[in-house]
Amino acid sequence: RLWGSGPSVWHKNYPVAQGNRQSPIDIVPHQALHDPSLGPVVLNYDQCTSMNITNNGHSVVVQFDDSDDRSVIQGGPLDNPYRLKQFHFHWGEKGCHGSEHTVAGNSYASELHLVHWNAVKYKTFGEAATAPDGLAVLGIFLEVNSLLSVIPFSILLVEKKTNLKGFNPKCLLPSSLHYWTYLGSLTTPPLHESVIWIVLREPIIVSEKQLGKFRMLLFTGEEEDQRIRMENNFRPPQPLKGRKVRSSI
Ligand SMILES: NS(=O)(=O)c1ccc(Cc2ccc([N+](=O)[O-])cc2)cc1
Ligand SMILES: [Zn+2]
Repeated sequence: RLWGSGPSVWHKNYPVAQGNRQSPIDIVPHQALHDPSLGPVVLNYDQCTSMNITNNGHSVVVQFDDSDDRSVIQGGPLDNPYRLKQFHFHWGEKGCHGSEHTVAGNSYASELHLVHWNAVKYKTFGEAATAPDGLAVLGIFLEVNSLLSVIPFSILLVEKKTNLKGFNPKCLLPSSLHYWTYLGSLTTPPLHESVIWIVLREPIIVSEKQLGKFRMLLFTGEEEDQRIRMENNFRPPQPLKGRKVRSSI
């Protein structure tokens, strides 16, 4: 509703939706090029300062203080450190669909995006978001295993912007940082082709209960009568248009 009636009509207001480096994509592991020059991705989140968590009606977003280089991602395909700005999730109303990237045609229940920007080359996030090497998004799949609920984070029932201090996203990472990387775009309007995507192969495991809380999040608008319909807030895979996906390790 926010962007018209979803991904199929975005190209009317955002012609770049039919561009040559759109995201997400279907990642086919055996067709990815193993690139030995790709080093490990390094995450320095220890000094991170989360600021607030917001339910913006179609996702839940945790914002960070990006006024200095205290939380950065570097290495891998990146030429310099990129500053953590926010993270958010995509999910569906049914368990097995909800991720944006798919792996050999298979989707996961949800996908976490840690959004970073190139503060070495650009002055603001907004400026970086329109540059071809402006953003780096780390994508992490969430797999539902109703038997366990292994990650400690609990999804807060966020009605509106709520203070959230000292949440370190390191607890959301899987054990292996093996990744695929390719040049793509934002997966929601304005769909700028400014993202270097780094998608981890190993998913993190969440319980059905934790995922259920996501769905509940979307039913609690600011005012009770503004019940926000839960939208499937994931864009389907887009054409590769000749791009190569590289794999690490
Ligand atoms: N899903 S995703 O590709 O990781 C993604 C990450 C961040 C954003 C938020 C956003 C990023 C940039 C702009 N802009 O430049 O106008 C507006 C909104 C939108 C989408
Ligand atoms: Zn996203």
